[in-house]
Amino acid sequence: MIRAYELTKRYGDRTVVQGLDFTVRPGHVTGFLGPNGAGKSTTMRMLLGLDAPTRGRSTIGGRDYTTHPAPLTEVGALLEARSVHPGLTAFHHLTALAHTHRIPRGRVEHVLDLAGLTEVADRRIKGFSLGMGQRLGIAAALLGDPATLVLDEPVNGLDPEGVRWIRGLLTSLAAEGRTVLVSSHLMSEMALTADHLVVIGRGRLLADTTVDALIREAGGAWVKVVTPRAEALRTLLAGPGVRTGPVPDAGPDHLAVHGADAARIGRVAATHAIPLHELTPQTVSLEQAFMDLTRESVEYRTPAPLTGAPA
Ligand SMILES: Nc1ncnc2c1ncn2[C@@H]1O[C@H](COP(=O)(O)OP(=O)(O)OP(=O)(O)O)[C@@H](O)[C@H]1O
Repeated sequence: MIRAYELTKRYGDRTVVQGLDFTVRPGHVTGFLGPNGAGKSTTMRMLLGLDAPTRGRSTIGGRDYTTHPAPLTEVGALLEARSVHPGLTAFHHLTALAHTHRIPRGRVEHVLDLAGLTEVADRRIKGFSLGMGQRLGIAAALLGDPATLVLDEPVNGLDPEGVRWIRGLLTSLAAEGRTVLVSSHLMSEMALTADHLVVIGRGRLLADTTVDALIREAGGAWVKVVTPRAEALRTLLAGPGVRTGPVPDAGPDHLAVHGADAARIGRVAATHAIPLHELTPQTVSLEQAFMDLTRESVEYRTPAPLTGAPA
């Protein structure tokens, strides 16, 4: 289990992580999300003792990371900036790591295999692609068979097969009872991989919740209905827990219905001979829920696309 207590980091007069309190439980993949510059990497570095908090503290497995006698066998980490000797081969890099942490040599072959690197194990790391480098970083994180994994953007640079591999790997590591904290900007991927989420913005905690709850709070499931008798259907559906309204940027024949599923809407329409041109269940994506939650916390915003030719 990872615990952060009032974790705070100041650089000069800028507070980049502010009073973060959260718990990452074993047996789940926890997604660590936030817009660019939100403080995710800084927080991860503090969890791993690579940056000292200005205030607050954190524990992994009940103790300060730096007090673990053999950290690699407790916590496997992948951070954005890796210090890997480019002249070494993947095999020698992992063997050296294993040696300094008294990890059996057999683990090197095992993690090379797990990361799909067996065939390139004798190549120098300097010739590795971004994706191969990521795989090597993940192999190193798994080397000590740790109970906790802290991975910063592990899918960065991976091809679709690699992304799918990471998804399966993280899910199975959590199913084995390990604690898995993973940061990512790929919301569609997080929706498939994570069950718990810690979301931060401008260094502050915005949500500590499940993927399902975040999506539900953002509007959850609704049904798009298109009918020439929208007003009549709206009146018939009215009742406790049912909310109907217009569909943004659509005509008056479109209805957005919350609180009644497609089957119920279809039954009401059929009973009253109301023709339906469309009846489509919709869900808010994790991406949309994330954008809604972090709207006020985005520091680096993309300008609106230019429209029309310059004068
Ligand atoms: N060593 C440092 N000195 C000064 N400021 C820093 C330092 N490291 C990070 N920062 C600042 O802290 C803020 C948070 O950075 P951090 O890298 O933790 O964010 P992040 O959420 O990981 O961002 P991204 O999603 O872009 O990787 C940024 O504004 C960054 O410029």
